[in-house]
Amino acid sequence: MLELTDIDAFYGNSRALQGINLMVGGGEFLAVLGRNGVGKTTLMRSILGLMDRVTGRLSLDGADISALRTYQRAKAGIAYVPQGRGILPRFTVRENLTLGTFAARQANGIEDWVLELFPVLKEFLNRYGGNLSGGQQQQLAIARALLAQPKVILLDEPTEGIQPNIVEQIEDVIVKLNREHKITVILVEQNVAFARRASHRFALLEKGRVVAKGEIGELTDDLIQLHMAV
Ligand SMILES: Nc1ncnc2c1ncn2[C@@H]1O[C@H](COP(=O)(O)OP(=O)(O)OP(=O)(O)O)[C@@H](O)[C@H]1O
Repeated sequence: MLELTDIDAFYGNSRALQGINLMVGGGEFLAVLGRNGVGKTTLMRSILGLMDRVTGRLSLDGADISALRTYQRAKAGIAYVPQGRGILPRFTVRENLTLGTFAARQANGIEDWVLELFPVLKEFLNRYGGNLSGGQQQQLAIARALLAQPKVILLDEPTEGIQPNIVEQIEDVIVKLNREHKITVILVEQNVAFARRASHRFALLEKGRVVAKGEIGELTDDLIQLHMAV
């Protein structure tokens, strides 16, 4: 279980998150929603320990991880698929994947089950990351995160800017990770239809605060209109 208590996060003196309280149970799927610039990516970065300054408490399975460095949080079981994917273009697919294995608790190399989720990666193991399409790079970023053997995976707009024929494939894999592999998922998403299909619970952000949260069935069209319409 991942628990955020009274989290504030800062860029220099500017407070980007204020008083965030959220709980994500083991095996749960949480969608983090909101317009551009409300603090969704900052929230992911705070969980990972990538911000200048964060106050409040963050715990994973009861252990306080607020003081841990990013690589220690990765070892503790938190993986991140950033917006923009973060693929190393001059590294091959195999090398990008190997990077993920370094954060694993048990050294296991490039596990077969991960390649089976993404057959295209198996085919292109020796290709440069930079020569893959956007959708293939996204699959690589997810596979790399999975090789760290996470308990919790954070996905920041994983289908943004991806060809429609691959979007559905990626969405299905994300649902499968949660439902079959029991990985806890925190998904930042603008696509409400996918959030509704995939998640158990939601949190809506506005100006760095959680303004609504609950079971996904409680995410009404009125809430979406109020907090997501541009
Ligand atoms: N490196 C930075 N330095 C200073 N302020 C920043 C920085 N990155 C983001 N911010 C500010 O923090 C606030 C939250 O940004 P954040 O990127 O978390 O929003 P977001 O909801 O993820 O938006 P998007 O969907 O566009 O990624 C915004 O006001 C943004 O301008």
